[in-house]
Amino acid sequence: MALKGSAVLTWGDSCSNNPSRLVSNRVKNLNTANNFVCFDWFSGNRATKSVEDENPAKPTIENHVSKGLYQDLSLTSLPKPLTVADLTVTPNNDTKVRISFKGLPGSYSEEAALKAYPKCETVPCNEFEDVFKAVELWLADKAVLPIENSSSGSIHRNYDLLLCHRLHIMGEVQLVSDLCLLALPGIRTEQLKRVLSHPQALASSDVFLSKLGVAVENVEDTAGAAQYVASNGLMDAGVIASARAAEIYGLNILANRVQDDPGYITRFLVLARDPIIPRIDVPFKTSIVFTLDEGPGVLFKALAVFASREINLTKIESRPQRKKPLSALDNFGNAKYFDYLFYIDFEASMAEPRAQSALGHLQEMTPFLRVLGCYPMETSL
Ligand SMILES: O=C(O)C(=O)C[C@]1(C(=O)O)C=C[C@@H](O)C=C1
Repeated sequence: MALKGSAVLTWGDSCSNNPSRLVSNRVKNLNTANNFVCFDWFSGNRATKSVEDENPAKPTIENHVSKGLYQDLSLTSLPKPLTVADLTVTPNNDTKVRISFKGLPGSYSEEAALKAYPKCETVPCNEFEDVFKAVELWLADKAVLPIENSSSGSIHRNYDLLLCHRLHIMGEVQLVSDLCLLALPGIRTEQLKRVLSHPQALASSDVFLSKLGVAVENVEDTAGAAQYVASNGLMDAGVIASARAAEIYGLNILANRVQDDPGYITRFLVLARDPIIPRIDVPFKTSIVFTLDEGPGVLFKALAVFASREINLTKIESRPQRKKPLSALDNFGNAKYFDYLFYIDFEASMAEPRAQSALGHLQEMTPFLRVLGCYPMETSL
């Protein structure tokens, strides 16, 4: 099923970021010898079973032939053997995939999906939770999710959701969001009394909006603000949104590139049900999440596993463990410490021995470790 236009997917929201809820989601059918170490980590589960245990009925050529799959085939129509390149779907691949995103058509998240997959069919969703569920329920093939931006940093809600869902990061997209001031046709800037948009877009054009001297109103997404102003014929209201939103909702662009920082960038993750096979022929990044026991220098020691192998970290984020917020009670039952989850992105592929040994070393000191994804780095804007 695919949703078009302003139909938006929605489900009830329920989630906790407790790692103990995670169920093993070991990758199946990727049983080549050099993949194992890393793929066991995708589950975040310490108990390890062999891949063969999970794959009792492996497809074999004999099975296919006995089912007649290879009968009556001329040489030219024989299927080509799969290669790593076939299994690794990278952004910029033009296949018609369905991509879920939060917001209405014309939002920056949709623009990010179209940047990664120019011919994709986009699936608008109401909430971030729905963006994940659309992929989990096979309504979409992949999801695009904003994770951080250059003006206010991490989008914390999405870090939490990455952990309580079991999708894998398979790519990243960096988008320079050019923010525009839009209004109904015929309306001039001086007539505006208020401007509606996503809180992040409003915050990122603070200098411009302060000069205008208008009130600001938060809306769920930039394109939603454009649709609201257009469909209600609001003559006193402007919108901060994309040029594409202006076109879709019939608004005029009163000012272009109104963001305070001309190089304002949002980084999005591309998520899928299965991980991609890590490679070494292009630069790869790996994202992980782990917990640490309490003690002096534990984070220092955890980070040293990367430093000692010359692995560059590009991001570190900590989030409270909501289901287990406090640890180390003293004799009077007073909690002494907050418990945290640490999210790290590092510049190495899980196909590299140095990344595998770093994670092996880290695993020795962590009660919980999960690989969220290993994916090609976006190297251009
Ligand atoms: O509202 C949108 O258009 C979005 O795609 C969301 C979002 C965000 O979550 O930060 C993405 C980029 C823009 O800078 C503003 C908002």
